[in-house]
Amino acid sequence: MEKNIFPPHFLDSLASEQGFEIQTFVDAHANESSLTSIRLNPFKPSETKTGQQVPWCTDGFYLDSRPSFTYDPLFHAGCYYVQEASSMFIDHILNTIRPNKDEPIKVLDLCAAPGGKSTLLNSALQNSDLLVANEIIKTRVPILTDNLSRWGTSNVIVTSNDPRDYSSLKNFFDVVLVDAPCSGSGMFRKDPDAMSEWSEANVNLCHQRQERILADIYPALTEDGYLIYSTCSYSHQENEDILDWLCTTFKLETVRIPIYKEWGIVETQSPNQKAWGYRFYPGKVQGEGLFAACLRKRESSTGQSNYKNNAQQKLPAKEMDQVNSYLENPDSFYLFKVAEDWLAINREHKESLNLLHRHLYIKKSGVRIGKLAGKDLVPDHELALSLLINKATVLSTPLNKEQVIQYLRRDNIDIAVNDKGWSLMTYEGHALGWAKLLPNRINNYYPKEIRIMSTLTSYPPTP
Ligand SMILES: C[S@@+](CC[C@H](N)C(=O)[O-])C[C@H]1O[C@@H](n2cnc3c(N)ncnc32)[C@H](O)[C@@H]1O
Repeated sequence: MEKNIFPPHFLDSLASEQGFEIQTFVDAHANESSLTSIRLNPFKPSETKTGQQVPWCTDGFYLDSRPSFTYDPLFHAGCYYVQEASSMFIDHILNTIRPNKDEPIKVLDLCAAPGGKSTLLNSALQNSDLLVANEIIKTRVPILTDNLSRWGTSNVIVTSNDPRDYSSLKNFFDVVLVDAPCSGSGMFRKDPDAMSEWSEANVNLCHQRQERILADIYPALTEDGYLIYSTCSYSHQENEDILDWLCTTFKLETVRIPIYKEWGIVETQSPNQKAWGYRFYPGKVQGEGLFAACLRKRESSTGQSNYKNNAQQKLPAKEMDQVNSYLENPDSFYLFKVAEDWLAINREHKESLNLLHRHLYIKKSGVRIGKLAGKDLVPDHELALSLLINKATVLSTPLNKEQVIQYLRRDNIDIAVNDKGWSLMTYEGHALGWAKLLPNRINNYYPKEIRIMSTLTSYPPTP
């Protein structure tokens, strides 16, 4: 790649950025293809093949080649997420600010779709912690909810709101991640098309939008809570300048994150407030471009949200028994209904859910269990992928790889079964979804919207 392949003024605009070395940067874009990395789901241990570990993330691994994820059953079962390695640094920040997990926390991922960092945050949390993942753009919400459902946990709420809607939730979240919309230069190697959209004017527009988002969300952060800020851009206007603005506008103090020299990450300081930031340059790190920083709030925002509970929903006991029969540990869940659907969330989060419900548009809360059709509970796809299902009592049909592909394509499945009723379709012990076993056929209930569409001409597929 030649220098002039980059957008006009782009390289010049980076010349004075801390740690930027033009030749290393240009060579990395010319000679190295972007790396493939995955992050394993700690709640769904599997036989997924991995290569070298990503140094700043325990569950992160580079792959030696890019396999066909579409045809890997373990991908669909939520055993791992395909994520760019630099992004996984958020895991290291979270471990630094929360070395032990004594007190439950509430975490907000404000700009969350498609859910890479939400699943990463979720991995580091326990059931007693709450994760709220928000995505303002409605059309991007389904991919976010799908990815979080695949992760399997029941301590997650997804909302679709403008950040300003959160300003009424004063002092609510212990950690807020703002992975801000940005000019995207850090992704040039992965997505060369992003180059055509880059301009200095757009960098400035992004800067303004980033300030607006941060100002809107600040009141929702609790006193002594942590704000993690990240972009996939190299421009100081979107990074160190934002840190300076945050520290002068709000009562926020910088948090220094320990890093090892051999990781290749560049530690920077904002020009005025000397706030610490962490820059990832391809060529120096094994990953794409990223900026990340962490700040701590040292005041309480004025005004209190009303934390009182909503009136209790009256629930039909017979239906409740049906629902409970699918759960491994029914007592640890708060069950509720939204229209005809039954849902379950960890008991600890009942009040938070009710509060969020009054302020925000909720798109997913906990795990959708299913709905009653006559006496039969029609189990939901979310339940199949969840960790709360009672695998000892629910039927399970193991499939081989070829049958999995038939199942994921929503085709007929070539398999003889003796059992009758709802059954999980599994691969190496991991559930992929539901099918109904009938005396002479199997009804495939894999959701239409996410079925594999491409045609396989041979099996196994060529990557
Ligand atoms: C960098 S992406 C987030 C990537 C995500 N955190 C992940 O790791 O998968 C930024 C997100 O911010 C959303 N966004 C765009 N404009 C926004 C705004 N004004 N306020 C909040 N979020 C916005 C975008 O739709 C996008 O999903």
